[in-house]
Amino acid sequence: MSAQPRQIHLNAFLMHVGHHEAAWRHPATNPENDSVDHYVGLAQLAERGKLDSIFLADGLALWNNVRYNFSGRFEPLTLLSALAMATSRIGLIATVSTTYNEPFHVARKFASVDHLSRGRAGWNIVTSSQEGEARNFSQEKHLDHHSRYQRAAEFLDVTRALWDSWQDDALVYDRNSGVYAETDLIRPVNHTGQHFSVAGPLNVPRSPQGHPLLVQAGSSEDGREFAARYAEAVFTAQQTLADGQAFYADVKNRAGHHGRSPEEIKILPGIAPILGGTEAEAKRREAELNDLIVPEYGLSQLSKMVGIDLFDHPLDGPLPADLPTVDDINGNKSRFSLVIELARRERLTIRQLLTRLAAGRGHRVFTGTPEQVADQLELWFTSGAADGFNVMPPYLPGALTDFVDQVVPILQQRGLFRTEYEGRTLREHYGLARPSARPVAGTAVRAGVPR
Ligand SMILES: Cc1cc2nc3c(=O)[nH]c(=O)nc-3n(C[C@H](O)[C@H](O)[C@H](O)COP(=O)(O)O)c2cc1C
Repeated sequence: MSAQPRQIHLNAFLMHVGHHEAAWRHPATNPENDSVDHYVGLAQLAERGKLDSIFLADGLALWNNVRYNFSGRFEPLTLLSALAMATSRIGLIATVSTTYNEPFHVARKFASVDHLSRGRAGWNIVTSSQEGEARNFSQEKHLDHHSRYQRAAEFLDVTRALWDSWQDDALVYDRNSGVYAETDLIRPVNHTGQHFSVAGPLNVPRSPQGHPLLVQAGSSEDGREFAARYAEAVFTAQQTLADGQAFYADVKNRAGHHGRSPEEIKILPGIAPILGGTEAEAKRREAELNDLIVPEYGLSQLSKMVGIDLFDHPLDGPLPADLPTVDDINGNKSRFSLVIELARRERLTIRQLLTRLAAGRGHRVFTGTPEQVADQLELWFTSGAADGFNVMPPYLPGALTDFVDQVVPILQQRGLFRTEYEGRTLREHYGLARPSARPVAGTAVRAGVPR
């Protein structure tokens, strides 16, 4: 019997009424519907398509120019808890920042969602990139880029130790002896480091997956190094196949330097699919959305990405020559590089660049028939650029419905995507092992407790 061919992994990145910045103005969407029912519908739709997971982004300040767009009202872990009750198989990934949280809180919340969902929780680990976020946490300035990743590394060391502070079989419920938990199997973590001092153990028993799936989405030098060390899935924006291949090879290679095998880390570039029955129809749909763009919105987003105010520059001219360099950027370094390279490679005016970024903010937009989109996914998957994709529907629910009903069946016919869920947990969907609870050195919790 031949082994099952390598399978594509698919995550649905859900954002209110879609990733296109003008989707809320399009008649196919209903922005007034920002209720839990809207998200339940989207999660169930993705589950009907047998997708590996859904994913919710998050920022800790008003991120964008809310006069022209606002992308949803819920804190992601709260919303995922509700979605856990409305779904049974699909993985549930939420963004949580390591810069403005404490490891104990985060370890506890993810262990709880993992219990609630019976093993379907995933954490998109971000370091936060906006100056405004600092000002909501009693700080005037954002920590610098490198220090944010250093803090993130220590944060992960602590959260992983907390999840491992309970062995799997610590709860014994021995009614005869009156012993509820075997305290030899629950250990403190006693961490003292540069950023955190945490005694532990966690106050939640070990969860179904042991650790939630660890996802990461920064692609700068520091971001890649962090991903290679900790991440099990990586979201990334890549414009060209060649860039996608280089990123894929680089992260897998770096993972090897940390003693990990390439299969232990799944690379998922973002794609914003705009589908039509014919290529012309898909292009018409894309044009309809782009015609609704408000340039002021795109300009404020682009100004943040490139690190200077672009409002005084002519829309029909190129980006100014005197832009900052990547070293000057303290926010999202990889997106800065991607946008500048895209504009220069294709000699785009600012107006053209705004249109190119409107649907996917720098993620690749695939516009075409379901076959053409499936061909592109297969090409990226088979030529060393992707283990799967972070699907970013430009308008919701329509573009996700089209993807599930039209692209997924083609991938299934080609033997590239599951027709049924085989596993129960998110780790199983991604083909990743459940980490064993490393026995923690140190004294069991009962020491010092009067008996
Ligand atoms: C698909 C994707 C989703 C992201 N979602 C978030 C998010 O929800 N919140 C956030 O603060 N950053 C988010 N980011 C940004 C990254 O986590 C990271 O902070 C950013 O890319 C800067 O890191 P870098 O300079 O290492 O690239 C996302 C990035 C990608 C590619």
